[in-house]
Amino acid sequence: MSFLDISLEEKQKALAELRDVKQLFADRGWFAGTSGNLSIRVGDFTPEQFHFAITASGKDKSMQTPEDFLFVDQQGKPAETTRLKPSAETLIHCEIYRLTGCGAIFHVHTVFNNLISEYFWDRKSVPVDGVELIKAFNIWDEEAHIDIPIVSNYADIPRIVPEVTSAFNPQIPGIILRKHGIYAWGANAFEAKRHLEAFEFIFEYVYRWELLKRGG
Ligand SMILES: CSC[C@@H](O)[C@@H](O)C(=O)COP(=O)(O)O
Ligand SMILES: [Zn+2]
Repeated sequence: MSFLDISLEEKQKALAELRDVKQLFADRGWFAGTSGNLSIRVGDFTPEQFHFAITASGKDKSMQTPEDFLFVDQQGKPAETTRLKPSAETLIHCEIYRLTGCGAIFHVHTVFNNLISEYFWDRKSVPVDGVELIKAFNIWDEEAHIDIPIVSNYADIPRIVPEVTSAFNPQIPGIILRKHGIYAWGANAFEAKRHLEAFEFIFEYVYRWELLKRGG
């Protein structure tokens, strides 16, 4: 399906959803110093061809302007004429869409996701034991254990892509970049938001539990 075949209505719906999520996360202080990026996929999907709307690079994401988003293709190239630059991390979104066929990807930097990524860097994953909120990931087993993958954070974004490919676990809708932030995804914006919120809750819980165990 070419970009032109995707209805204007679907494109506008994606932009409206991105605007709402961006405002909500900004109000939570989740875009410190222009960090973070958001995307929503539009049109049909095959791993070889897809399109998505993504935040433009380097913007103050707490502001709403007419130049906040643009559409790109599966290679991260603009799908229409624009002077906007897609997020510097667009290739990570491309890889997550290619692997999952998901509908939305949200990336935020928070103090808890940074701290936890460094604390558990040696084991390359955050262990989570029996926390109720993993049900947000559709994991319903009693006292289930999960490991949330952590990958290296290189300045050269294309180097991060194969890390994401090899760390990807279809049961866990998120990957942490070391001392950087989390990528969370879902079938649509509602699910990606639910996953991101669950991850952030879990990171704070695990961090505080580790402190408590040490008498802090
Ligand atoms: C300004 S620090 C954050 C950036 O380096 C990057 O990690 C980030 O999340 C935002 O980049 P962007 O190109 O605006 O999508
Ligand atoms: Zn980032």
